[in-house]
Amino acid sequence: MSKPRYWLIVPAAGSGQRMKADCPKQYLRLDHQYILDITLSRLLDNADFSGCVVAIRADDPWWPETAASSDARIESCAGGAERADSVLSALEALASRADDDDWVLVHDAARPCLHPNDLERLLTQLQDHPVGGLLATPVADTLKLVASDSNQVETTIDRRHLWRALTPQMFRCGALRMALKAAIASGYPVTDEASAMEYAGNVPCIVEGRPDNIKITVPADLALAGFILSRL
Ligand SMILES: Nc1ccn([C@@H]2O[C@H](COP(=O)(O)OP(=O)(O)OP(=O)(O)O)[C@@H](O)[C@H]2O)c(=O)n1
Ligand SMILES: C[C@](O)(CO)[C@H](O)COP(=O)(O)O
Repeated sequence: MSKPRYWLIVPAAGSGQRMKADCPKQYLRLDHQYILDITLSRLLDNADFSGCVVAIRADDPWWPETAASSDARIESCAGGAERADSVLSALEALASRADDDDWVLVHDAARPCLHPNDLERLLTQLQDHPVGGLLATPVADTLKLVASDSNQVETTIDRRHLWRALTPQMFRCGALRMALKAAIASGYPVTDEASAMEYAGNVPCIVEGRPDNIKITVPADLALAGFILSRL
């Protein structure tokens, strides 16, 4: 039986509303490089993928200017309204080449600070896992549940068993495609691949990752990401 191959999906079809920039955040630059290009190089230069699909907006005018767009290892596909739709679209773009039992890693375009050691640990720890899993990091702050539409503390949440989900998240191509289809069709709120797999009844495995694998989301994250990258 042939060894499963590894595929990479990078959802990059978001509009970056919370960043409040004049372009989607994946097309902001750090050290003169598009964030999207930085993210892709941190993955493709540190692991052996059989192929990579980047989900971009159908009207994306920046993609042709990226280094990725002229990289033979990378193809683009049209993303969707939500992140889960973009990931499903990329999985469907892979379906003719990837076997159902092949592994697929899904990593946010907005997470350029992934450390190679975390990528290696995810691949190694999950290579024989029956389901797959995700990089995550323990919650380090005290968490407050706030009453809706107010700034009043309702209660303090016990954080001892709470983890922040990161990416990459790594699952079998066929299982993830089916889980995403079912979760999206049911209207279940899918904010990461693991939640779709859980919805389908699977138990993903947590692999501890570095807390500096940040998702660039709001303006303050940009300088922080630049500092982290300068020290990786
Ligand atoms: N319809 C969407 C929405 C998001 N993403 C991607 O999913 C990743 C994580 O999503 P998020 O940080 O929420 O990005 P945005 O949706 O762009 O941000 P915002 O919610 O602030 O608009 C990003 O790389 C983003 O490009 C995507 O491919 N397709
Ligand atoms: C996938 C993710 O980065 C894991 O924390 C997160 O769920 C993405 O959420 P977003 O609202 O699409 O940024």
